[in-house]
Amino acid sequence: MDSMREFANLEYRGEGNCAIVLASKKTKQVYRLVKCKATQKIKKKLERNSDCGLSNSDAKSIQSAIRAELDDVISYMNNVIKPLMSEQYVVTPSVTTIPKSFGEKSVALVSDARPAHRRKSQCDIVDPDVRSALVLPDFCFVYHPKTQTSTTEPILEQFSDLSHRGIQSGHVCLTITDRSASEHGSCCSSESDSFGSSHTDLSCSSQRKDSLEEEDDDAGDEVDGDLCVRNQDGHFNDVSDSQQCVHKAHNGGGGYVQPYICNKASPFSPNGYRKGVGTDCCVMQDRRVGGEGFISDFLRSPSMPSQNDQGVNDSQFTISIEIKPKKGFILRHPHGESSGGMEQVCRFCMHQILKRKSGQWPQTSSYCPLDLFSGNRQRMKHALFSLIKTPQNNLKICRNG
Ligand SMILES: O=P(O)(O)O[C@@H]1[C@@H](OP(=O)(O)O)[C@H](OP(=O)(O)O)[C@H](O)[C@H](OP(=O)(O)O)[C@H]1OP(=O)(O)O
Ligand SMILES: Nc1ncnc2c1ncn2[C@@H]1O[C@H](COP(=O)(O)OP(=O)(O)OP(=O)(O)O)[C@@H](O)[C@H]1O
Repeated sequence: MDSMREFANLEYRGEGNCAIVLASKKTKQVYRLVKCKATQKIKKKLERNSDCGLSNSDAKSIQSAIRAELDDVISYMNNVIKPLMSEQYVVTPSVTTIPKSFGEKSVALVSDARPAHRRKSQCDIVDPDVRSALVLPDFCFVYHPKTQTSTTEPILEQFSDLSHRGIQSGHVCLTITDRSASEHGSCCSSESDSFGSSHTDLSCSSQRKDSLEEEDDDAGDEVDGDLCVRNQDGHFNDVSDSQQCVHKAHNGGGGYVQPYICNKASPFSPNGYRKGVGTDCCVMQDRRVGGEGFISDFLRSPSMPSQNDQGVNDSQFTISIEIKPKKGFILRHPHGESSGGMEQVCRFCMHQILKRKSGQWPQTSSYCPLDLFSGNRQRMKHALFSLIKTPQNNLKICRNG
């Protein structure tokens, strides 16, 4: 690691409270770097145990505990997620040792791409003492096992023994990111298609039933076509075009949407999505959700070609779609006691009210994870439309990462 050029090859992919994820363009692998927030949690746990004489909380013990946490992620993928989702769709990450200051330096270089609220917070710093990171394929691209294992760049040589099993889905990479997505299936509403009786106002917007009917009348199966991107057929407009289009949709009476194409030319909102100014999603509003609609227009328009890193026109690109579905079940009171009418409300919908009040999001979303996991076509469509309308950090669409 003697040259900053190697760091410069890394691109920002995203982050949560515990990790920041950077991708190598060359190998199409990502590094999930541990943040201070994650270390602090582990430290607290060790301190509690140490008070009871169960463990040490010195620096060395903290480092081994972090390593153990990363190993737990792998074990969780292998022993819980793989049996649930099948081997075909799950990639096992590997843990690798990263060089000293790798995290700080590489994150500094992608700083502009990070949401503002993450850049300011001390908890969101990559922990400089942690020398382990998870390595995964970059799910913003379709996984090609042969190419990826053979093009390991010097900085990544140590990672070349990854055991890959990729998610391949033609031209669209779909990533679901939530460890707690759908453990118990649907229970927020009744089994019937009628919503009125089983949802409180809190759980979903009062227009929920109406909007479901509208979507169903209007949409047919078109949404499937809209979301299935064919590289040969369609081109995306460039960033400025997309923003103009969506502004038009917004002014035309559509719901809140603030799109960003997640690429180098237009990194995430400079204002950060938590302040209600933008989102870290690239979302093009569709006509069925209230604006003039542009997903299909984008895909069909003979737009300006984009350029790749070498400045060559790049008409072949990959669209990736990430959904963070959140918990698809309702937590019941352990003794079956009443929760003051909250039995029908899922955690996500309750948190929506809280997050709007606290200013984290400018409006509540009509998305409900129980719809997405309901198995009911109409409700599942409603969930997808709601994600498009109010993506927050639950939907992210990127072009070429
Ligand atoms: O509580 P929620 O629903 O806001 O979920 C938190 C997530 O918020 P978001 O999905 O952005 O709304 C939050 O996500 P972000 O890091 O903000 O992307 C974390 O996953 C958090 O877990 P932890 O406390 O860091 O272990 C999550 O907290 P827990 O679900 O672990 O309590
Ligand atoms: N393999 C991958 N390929 C491409 N992007 C990825 C990959 N893994 C993670 N990301 C991006 O990085 C983001 C943060 O990753 P991750 O969810 O692992 O972090 P986290 O801190 O654990 O998040 P949270 O606190 O929400 O649980 C993801 O939402 C996704 O956008």
